[in-house]
Amino acid sequence: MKVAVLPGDGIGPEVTREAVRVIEALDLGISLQEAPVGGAAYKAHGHPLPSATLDIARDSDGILFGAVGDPDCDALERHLRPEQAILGLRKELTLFANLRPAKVFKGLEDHSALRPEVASAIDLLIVRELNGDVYFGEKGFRTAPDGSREGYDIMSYSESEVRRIAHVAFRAAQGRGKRLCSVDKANVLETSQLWRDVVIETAADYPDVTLTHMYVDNAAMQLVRNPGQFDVVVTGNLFGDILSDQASMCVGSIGMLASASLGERQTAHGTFGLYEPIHGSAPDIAGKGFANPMATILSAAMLLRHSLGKSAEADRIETAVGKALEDGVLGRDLGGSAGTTEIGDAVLERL
Ligand SMILES: NC(=O)c1ccc[n+]([C@@H]2O[C@H](COP(=O)([O-])OP(=O)(O)OC[C@H]3O[C@@H](n4cnc5c(N)ncnc54)[C@H](O)[C@@H]3O)[C@@H](O)[C@H]2O)c1
Ligand SMILES: CC(C)[C@H](C(=O)O)[C@@H](O)C(=O)O
Ligand SMILES: [Mg+2]
Repeated sequence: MKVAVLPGDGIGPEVTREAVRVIEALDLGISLQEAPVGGAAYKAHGHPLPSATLDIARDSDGILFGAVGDPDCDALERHLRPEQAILGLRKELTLFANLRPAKVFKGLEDHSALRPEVASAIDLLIVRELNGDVYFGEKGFRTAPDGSREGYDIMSYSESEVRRIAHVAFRAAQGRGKRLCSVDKANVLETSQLWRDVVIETAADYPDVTLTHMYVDNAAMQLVRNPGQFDVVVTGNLFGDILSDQASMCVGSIGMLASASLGERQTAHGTFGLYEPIHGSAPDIAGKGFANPMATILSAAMLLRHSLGKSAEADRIETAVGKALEDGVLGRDLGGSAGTTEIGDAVLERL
């Protein structure tokens, strides 16, 4: 079993280190190969996703990814910016289905931005489409007829892109509470009207799943009002990006939410995929030693479950994280004082 480890920038290497310690402690004979990505790769090799890194990623059974993003690189031409590395990996490897689970661990209810009785009901899964939408449409700058500058990004979804993510979401709902909420903006956008039509067509294959639809502005409000109403949420790339950061604060912190990005390719061990916390490189706290590594450790658990066929070990990691939280091992993001390594140690002790 081969895992590519791409730590990236800012707190990426700090949180990835802890997840790697957890994987190594399980002693599963996994071979880990590290490669540069993001701003670190640009500075060392002149490109945020060097072809050698892409080859290592492609050749693995699964990828553990930290985060990319570096304020020093914000003025570079877009194709050289660190963020292009994660976008490139998702697109090049056809990782179109991003699973972002949000669940309140026992003991975290009092640390949510919501009231404990509202927060304690959260157990939802956001299925975010990852290969299309306004992210990958034609974009650029142009001059308007009056001579002023204009920026544009084309939003679109093809029928097949919507259908394949809808199938993933319906199947995920079948394995959970059998409720699927599709989030769009069909009252304004044609892209969303097609999304809604295709999701409704796909529903015919899943009569056991209850499908509802919600506009994204209402969904943002409902996530705060009553997040317990959601089981599986399926949505496009941009809406899913925004709603998942919001869901993280409902749970307690962005340092808690893990993710899996999957496609259709099967390896000898499971479904090939990329695993990363939903947060970024957090330049404001990088190098200070108090980034919360739990989201990355939980991403490693998802890697073991989906890509390496090691469900029992994935459960062990998730249980250990839960125990650490119950024992009050909280990072600063959750109002505690535990540092990055201390949190890693606490999870290892409870493994
Ligand atoms: N997949 C990715 O690699 C990814 C995701 C999001 C943002 N980014 C990039 O990261 C950079 C910073 O973006 P941003 O500030 O908007 O988002 P961010 O997620 O990096 O940080 C947002 C806030 O959350 C805090 N935070 C994030 N992760 C944390 C953790 N594990 N523990 C404690 N606190 C944490 C940060 O300190 C910051 O205050 C940008 O360059 C952005 O493009 C990358
Ligand atoms: C860094 C950026 C390209 C990325 C996204 O928008 O998908 C990030 O916000 C995420 O959530 O993984
Ligand atoms: Mg995001």
